[in-house]
Amino acid sequence: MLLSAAQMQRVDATAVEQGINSFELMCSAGQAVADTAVELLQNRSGTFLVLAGPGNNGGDGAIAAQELAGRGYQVVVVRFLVEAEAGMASGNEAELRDADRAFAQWRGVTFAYTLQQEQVDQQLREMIDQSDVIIDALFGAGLKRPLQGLVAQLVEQVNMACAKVLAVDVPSGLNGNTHGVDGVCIKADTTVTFFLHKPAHFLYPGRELCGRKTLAQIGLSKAQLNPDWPLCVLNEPDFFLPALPVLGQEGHKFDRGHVLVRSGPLQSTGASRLSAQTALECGAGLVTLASSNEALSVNAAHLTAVMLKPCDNISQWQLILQDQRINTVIVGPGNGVDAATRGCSLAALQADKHCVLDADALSCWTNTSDREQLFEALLAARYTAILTPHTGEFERLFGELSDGNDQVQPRSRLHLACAAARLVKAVVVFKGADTVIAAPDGRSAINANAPPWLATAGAGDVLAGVIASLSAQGMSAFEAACAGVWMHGQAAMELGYPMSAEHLATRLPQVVHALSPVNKKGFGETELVKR
Ligand SMILES: NC(=O)C1=CN([C@@H]2O[C@H](COP(=O)(O)OP(=O)(O)OC[C@H]3O[C@@H](n4cnc5c(N)ncnc54)[C@H](OP(=O)(O)O)[C@@H]3O)[C@@H](O)[C@H]2O)[C@@H](O)CC1
Ligand SMILES: [K+]
Repeated sequence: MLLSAAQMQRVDATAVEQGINSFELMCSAGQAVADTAVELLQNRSGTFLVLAGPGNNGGDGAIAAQELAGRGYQVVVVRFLVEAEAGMASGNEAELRDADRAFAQWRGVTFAYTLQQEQVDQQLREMIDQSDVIIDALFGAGLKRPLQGLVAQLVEQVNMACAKVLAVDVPSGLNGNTHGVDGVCIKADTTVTFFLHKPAHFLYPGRELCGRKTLAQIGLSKAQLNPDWPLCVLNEPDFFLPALPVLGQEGHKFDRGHVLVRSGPLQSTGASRLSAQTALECGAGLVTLASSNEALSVNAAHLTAVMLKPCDNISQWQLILQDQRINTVIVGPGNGVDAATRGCSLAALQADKHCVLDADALSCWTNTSDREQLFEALLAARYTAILTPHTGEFERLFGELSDGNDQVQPRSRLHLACAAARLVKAVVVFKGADTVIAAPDGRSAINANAPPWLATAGAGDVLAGVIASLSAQGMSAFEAACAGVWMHGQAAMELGYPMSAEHLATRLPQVVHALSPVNKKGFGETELVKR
């Protein structure tokens, strides 16, 4: 599970209400920071510079400093205070008490600066240049506004320094609620965080700014989580494995679903074939490609196990949709941005099938009334549909969500995907290097296994195919989308660079195979009975 900065602060408060000592949490956090800092030095001797902010993030830094000094390392501590007279004058006494206690335990020298100071001076510059590891304990979950003045300059200096940088909780400047950076931010080599990761660690730009991520347990537990918080997870097999299709010994191909894919016209049939082929190879029992008569021979020349059905107009499409054995439909890949794609998308949504709308089925709603028609059909659909927009498609479809006056500004891809999913009651797979999968009930997952070479022509068609395949085999829309996105990334990782969508489609079955519980059951084994 992932927690926003605000949720993490709530966890902290709940822990205190439940009798957990907050200073002990800070001590555990500081020790974890020290452990990670030592790892960064790689068993060499060296100087640590702790840059400590005015809040508890700074307190973690002070504990780490004492721990490192106790282990014999040379440590320099710089504390940045809200005012010259330490934090106690700031009106944040309760917040600062632990940090002040942490500083009271620090036995070394503290160089104190006020945040109001204008410039990074020569002394500070030299301390940065002479350190081997800089511990960024400036701001964590309590960051409220862009960094300015002295700290902004400081961050720029740190980012230019040769020293390794260890960020405490989050790199300072990364906002744990908006998941974004407004202005400057520390670029860390390693980030150590506590209890649970935050979405900002896995969404861009945070994923890159964090460097390597380590998680430390400091004495918090699930007992401090609010069960009403919507689930947000890192998309990993542990999350979706229990939902993967299970085959019965006497299973029939129809038990594994029948996927219908709408083909593109004669000049653009490849995309839908990629989807269809992937759907079949990832385990769907049957796959049918509905193709115009004009494109039939081209499609036939490339397909073997995927079945073909002629379909020249909406009535023929509707007729095909009446086949009760077809349980899942893909509309969009290579289909064309036109009225026919709109009509076929609406018909699929109205046909009581699991629907994956991709590519042109997301771009064809060019005006407001078109979009309203789609949204109404999505809201009325019997099964939760799956939409797979990349950024351009998302903006065309849900543009107005980006300018909404939500409490959290600016809105991250996670917020946008969740808002869109709620709005249209569909699973939204907001594709990108940090794909977000959001369900209408508020659940969300951030995917982090996709390599950059996955951004290649046709990869989206393959993704639609694997998601539809899993959906056809009985997985719920959200879990099918999560599993499909992860498998897609894993197949690309296994192939390496360079890679084409065709390779991806042929690699995916191996990924499905490796994860599938059916391959661990030993069907077909003969049991030898000794007499
Ligand atoms: N949660 C847990 O379980 C545990 C959490 N722990 C640690 O606590 C950290 C959270 O601590 P925190 O809440 O005190 O916030 P923190 O990030 O130190 O900053 C607040 C201070 O910064 C100031 N300030 C903010 N923005 C600013 C800006 N742009 N420019 C200048 N100033 C700015 C703000 O001032 P204000 O805005 O109130 O005037 C306030 O003084 C968390 O990240 C983790 O490291 C662990 O110890 C143990 C368990
Ligand atoms: K930090």
